Amino acid sequence: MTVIMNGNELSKKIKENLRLRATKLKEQNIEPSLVVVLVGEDPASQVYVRNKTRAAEQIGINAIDIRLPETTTEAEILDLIAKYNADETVHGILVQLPLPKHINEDRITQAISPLKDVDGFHPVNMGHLFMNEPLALPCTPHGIMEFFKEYNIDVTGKNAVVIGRSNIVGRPMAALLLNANATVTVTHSRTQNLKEIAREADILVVAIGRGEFVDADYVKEGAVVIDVGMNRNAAGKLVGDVDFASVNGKAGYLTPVPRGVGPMTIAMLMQQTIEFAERSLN
Ligand SMILES: Nc1nc(=O)c2c([nH]1)NC[C@@H]1CN(c3ccc(C(=O)N[C@@H](CCC(=O)O)C(=O)O)cc3)C=[N+]21
Repeated sequence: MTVIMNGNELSKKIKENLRLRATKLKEQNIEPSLVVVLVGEDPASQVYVRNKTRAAEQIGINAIDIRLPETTTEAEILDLIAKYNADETVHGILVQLPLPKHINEDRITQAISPLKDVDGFHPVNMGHLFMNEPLALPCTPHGIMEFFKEYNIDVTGKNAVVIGRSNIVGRPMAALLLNANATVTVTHSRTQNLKEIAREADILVVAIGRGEFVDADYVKEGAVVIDVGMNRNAAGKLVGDVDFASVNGKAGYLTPVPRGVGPMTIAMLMQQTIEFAERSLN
């Protein structure tokens, strides 16, 4: 029997709690505010950004939604970031990735003040995370740790295997699991014997960006399988990196796509915004 982890339900519960915290902040004359910058017309990015501004509205976070044309220059974005870094009424700044090719993503990420970096992507925040003294946590890995908490999954001493080594998911996920005392293996496109390594995992986090890549052959009976993928299959249907039908029944726990990790990412983004706003009180 596989427990399907419900990201819609858990994210809703978290957002209800955040709404109370937002109300308390407003009683103290702080309106939690998040700037979301979207450059270009990528349809998937538009959906994600809309989900973020909608969640902010539900909670009572002021979302400042900035849409810029594909032709926007790097200097224009850097100017905008500098403006909001200096604006005390703004607690969080997020620039949606990926950015158009003529813009250097690293320069943009590093321009955002680490104290307003709700994504946790700034090298200073990555460093704090790596040293187990985090200031801001990357939202997707953080949301996955919240799943473990909710379903009483103790990762201490467990074999955790992360498939994928991106800066936004794989690497910070490995750091969080290590900080929680798991034994962590990071695998990637050059890994030999991936299937054999994955089958040893008690906790398997899949973030490779290849639709329905991981089937039951990669999964140990009873393992916890977390699917970070967001892909469209040939029929245009949204699918994860895990072949859900194949793994369902073999895994002990499994996240679906949609309604798994995606909504948790957004909930953690909102939580980080509230936390930065609360910090502004001190
Ligand atoms: N600076 C930055 N921060 C991010 O956090 C960030 C980013 N850039 N770039 C892209 C990725 C991806 N991401 C998602 C967020 C929500 C869903 C989400 O809401 N998914 C829904 C379904 C959405 C749909 O229907 O397409 C679900 O899984 O149920 C998905 C993906 C945030 N990212």
